[in-house]
Amino acid sequence: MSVIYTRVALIGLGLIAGSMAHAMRRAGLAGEITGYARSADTRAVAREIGLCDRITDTVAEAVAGADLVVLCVPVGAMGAVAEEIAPHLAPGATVTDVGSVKRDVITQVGPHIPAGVHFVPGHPLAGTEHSGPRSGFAELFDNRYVLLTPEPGTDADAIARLRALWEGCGAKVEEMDADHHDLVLAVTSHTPHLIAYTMVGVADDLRRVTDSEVIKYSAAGFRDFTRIAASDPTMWRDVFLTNKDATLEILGRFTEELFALQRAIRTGDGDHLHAYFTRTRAIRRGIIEAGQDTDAPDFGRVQRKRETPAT
Ligand SMILES: NC(=O)C1=CN([C@@H]2O[C@H](COP(=O)(O)OP(=O)(O)OC[C@H]3O[C@@H](n4cnc5c(N)ncnc54)[C@H](O)[C@@H]3O)[C@@H](O)[C@H]2O)C=CC1
Ligand SMILES: O=C(O)C(=O)Cc1ccc(O)cc1
Repeated sequence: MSVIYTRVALIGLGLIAGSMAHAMRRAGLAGEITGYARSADTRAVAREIGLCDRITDTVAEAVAGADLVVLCVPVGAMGAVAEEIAPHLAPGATVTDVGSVKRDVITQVGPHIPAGVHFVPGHPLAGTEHSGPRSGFAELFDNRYVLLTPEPGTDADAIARLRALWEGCGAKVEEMDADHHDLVLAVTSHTPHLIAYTMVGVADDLRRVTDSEVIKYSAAGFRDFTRIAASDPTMWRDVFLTNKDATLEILGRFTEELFALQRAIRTGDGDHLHAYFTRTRAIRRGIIEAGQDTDAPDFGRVQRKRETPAT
């Protein structure tokens, strides 16, 4: 594959930036990759493992001359980082991000983008519970979706170029309206994460009663919850604070259904339970039969062994 951007600047050097660096190198998509992280420790690790061609001590040096700048920080930090880089952006450059929430990022970042610079928000639907500069790997985006959520009127060439970069990283790219993205992700990712956090919290309370049995005898479902609940607390705090409306909407529906199931159990309404579980089973089977589960996340297969605390 050929070079798509002469210089790509990665801001925030964690799982996603690291994986992008590896994937871009695998396919030779960037002439040079520069990187900046706020913490000196993270920059030191990134230098030690050769994550980028150049790790800079200031954000200004990282973005100078870059034709693509990728914001890879927690969603709540996007606006402040955009403000910091704005004076140093090259004319004609594209700024993108990888945040898990899109409308809030557009609201935070958009006003800081200078005239002549393109802003194309993005979100790779791929990740793990690991974080930090050592956690990235080249295969993370293989056969996974990346959703781009540009506002109407965004430069078509800038979008096409970013699309080509993600495809070169192994991903399938689709465009979507930012609000729709946030609602879809509230259903498929954000609320499920909250449920996992809650379930692990409940089990932790119970553990005080049953000693270590909860963990010792946990079957696959609960183990998956514990993996998800090990995800970065800063990242997920920001997701819920910035995708508030959509998450509350889905949580409201979730609790209504949960109460209905609770009532069915209490009243011994087996027909309700059976009908409900029959419906959900048909949904899963429909997904498999439609061949839509080929990229189902199986993070266990590709999990990284090295883990560093988020910085
Ligand atoms: N972890 C995952 O599974 C996925 C994460 N994302 C999104 O990607 C973004 C980055 O996530 P990860 O790479 O997982 O995080 P990470 O925790 O591995 O890395 C985040 C990086 O941002 C830096 N950082 C944190 N706060 C900062 C601030 N205020 N200013 C400047 N730098 C700051 C950290 O030092 C670190 O280098 C987030 O917006 C997240 O929502 C998207 C898809 C999947
Ligand atoms: O680890 C998991 O189960 C994930 O769900 C990964 C993930 C986390 C956040 C995203 O915005 C996208 C993907």
